[in-house]
Amino acid sequence: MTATKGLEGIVATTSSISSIIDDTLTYVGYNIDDLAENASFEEVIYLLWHLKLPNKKELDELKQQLADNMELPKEVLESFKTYPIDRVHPMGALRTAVSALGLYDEEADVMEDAANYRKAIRLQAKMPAIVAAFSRVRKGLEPVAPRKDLGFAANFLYMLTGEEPEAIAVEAFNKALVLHADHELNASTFTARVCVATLSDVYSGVTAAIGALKGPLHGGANEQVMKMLSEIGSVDNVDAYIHEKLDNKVKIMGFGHRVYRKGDPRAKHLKAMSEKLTKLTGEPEYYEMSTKIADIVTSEKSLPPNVDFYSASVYHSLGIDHDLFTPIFAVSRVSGWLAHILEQYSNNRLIRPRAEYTGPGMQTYVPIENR
Ligand SMILES: CC(=O)SCCNC(=O)CCNC(=O)[C@H](O)C(C)(C)COP(=O)(O)OP(=O)(O)OC[C@H]1O[C@@H](n2cnc3c(N)ncnc32)[C@H](O)[C@@H]1OP(=O)(O)O
Ligand SMILES: O=C([O-])CC(=O)C(=O)O
Repeated sequence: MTATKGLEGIVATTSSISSIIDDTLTYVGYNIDDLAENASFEEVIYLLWHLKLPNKKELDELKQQLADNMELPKEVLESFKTYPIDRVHPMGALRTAVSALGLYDEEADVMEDAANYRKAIRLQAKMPAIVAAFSRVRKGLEPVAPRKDLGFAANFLYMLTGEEPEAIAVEAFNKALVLHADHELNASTFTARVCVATLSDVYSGVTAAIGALKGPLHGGANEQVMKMLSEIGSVDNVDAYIHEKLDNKVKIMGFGHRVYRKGDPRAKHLKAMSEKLTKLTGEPEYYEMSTKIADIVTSEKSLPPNVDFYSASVYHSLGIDHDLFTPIFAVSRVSGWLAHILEQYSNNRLIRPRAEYTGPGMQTYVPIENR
């Protein structure tokens, strides 16, 4: 038995949801470029969960179900006030609140297909409400109730700020949601599948996935990219900052990928949005710094930017607090987690690989007084 570190190149399951072949990403066979330009996030949710694009009636029904399920149980809202709010990271709050949601869902442990689908709707609808409400409560503001007449992207921005967002912000945020929705067997999706393959419940699967997404080698990288841009401060400082990191073998957040070799196809869409939005907000230096960093890291390390790199300046331009970047990733990616959870249940087998043992050989127990 020989281990492959990080399971690189190991094919661990079959899936009909998304694929990465020759650096091309598709959701159910639709190229991500096509979806990013044309689809609403709600259409993508439907696509991932039903493996087909919805017709108008099916889409309207899904939108209605999401709008009807956004409100949070008052116990979950109240519990935010009991968190150590001045130091808790919103990803920790999200993980805890999603776990708590399961306590207030009477169907949490009902394992029938229809009940699992209803839980998927509830979780998809409530995740943005958690992120927005927590963000407000920690600032001493009242949560804003969702509006049934707004779409998913607009509703999130509305719940966050209490103001109806501008069309350009809704368009950009919708595109970011589409781009982050699913990504084959990434670490958090794999985590969700491992969890529910024990026939554990949907809430446990999503809670586990949030924990995996939080790390800076995965979804947590987008917040770290923003931290780096803030530290660098101006285009003139990029060269010295990045070379100092590379010389000291410190990883540059937002670069590299386990699967893509030529580059992450999502990055170009986020790059274009970053250019447009940073200009509009009068902060073009965030885009200029980003492109200069990308030039250096790509030419010197052959590492192209991944999805987390330009999303940082995009979210910053939308006025979103930097520690909400990864929770926002989760608000989108939960659509993919839920698709994979439902797919896992539909054709389940316990996921239990082996470990190559590298510890000592057979030993004889020594009584404590003789050690
Ligand atoms: C949504 C997402 O999850 S996208 C990924 C988000 N994560 C990041 O942006 C964090 C920065 N990137 C990384 O840490 C990595 O590229 C990962 C985790 C994404 C992929 O990692 P792996 O496939 O395991 O590659 P690994 O970490 O082994 O790196 C291979 C080599 O490239 C180097 N490398 C990889 N990424 C980077 C980077 N961002 N900056 C500098 N060097 C890097 C490593 O130091 C290593 O060099 P070595 O062989 O000289 O030791
Ligand atoms: O697939 C991966 O390893 C990470 C990634 O890009 C994602 O989850 O979007």
